Amino acid sequence: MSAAALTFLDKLCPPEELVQALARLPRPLVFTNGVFDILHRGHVTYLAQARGLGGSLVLGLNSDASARGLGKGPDRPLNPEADRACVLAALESVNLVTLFDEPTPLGLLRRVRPDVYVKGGDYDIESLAETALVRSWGGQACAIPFVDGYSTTALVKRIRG
Ligand SMILES: Nc1ncnc2c1ncn2[C@@H]1O[C@H](COP(=O)(O)OP(=O)(O)OP(=O)(O)O)[C@@H](O)[C@H]1O
Ligand SMILES: O=P(O)(O)O[C@@H]1O[C@H]([C@H](O)CO)[C@@H](O)[C@H](O)[C@@H]1O
Repeated sequence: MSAAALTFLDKLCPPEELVQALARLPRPLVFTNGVFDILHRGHVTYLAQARGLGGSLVLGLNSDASARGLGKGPDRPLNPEADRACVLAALESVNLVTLFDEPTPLGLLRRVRPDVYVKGGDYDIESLAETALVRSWGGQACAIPFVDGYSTTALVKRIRG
């Protein structure tokens, strides 16, 4: 396989390269975060719409340790962080993927300082600490409509019968 076919790997951003990588991205900068354990139609619809709200989309991905603390189940995440990051980086809608290791993305959000913070309609955007934070520097928070019938947990349940 030619190296050109693997350019999506360039979207994986280690924390120490974040500042330089962000400076190269077209504004407005949109940011979202999540686990994205098994990618489904709800996710890709959501990410495409998020990308449409600005010039580039930065995705903060929960590390495996961080995801394990979210109570999604004892064997979650099923896909390890490196694999989840690669699948997301291969999407046209996503410009940059960076991991965070804390229970919430607030620390990462402070470093990125996006123009727009996005979360899916399964969250009450007004009550999120992320919303208050992004508004503190004049950014906006935006909820993307939930696509009914798509969730990783439901998919795992169906597969396991
Ligand atoms: N069906 C959906 N429609 C729109 N957005 C979604 C949908 N499912 C998840 N999202 C959004 O995608 C992001 C990642 O969500 P998450 O990884 O929790 O997906 P999930 O399918 O709900 O997983 P799980 O069932 O493991 O909680 C979140 O910001 C969430 O709001
Ligand atoms: O994939 P999820 O479970 O939607 O992602 C979580 O979102 C939380 C959200 O930002 C609420 O504040 C976040 O705190 C958590 O770390 C996951 O990213």
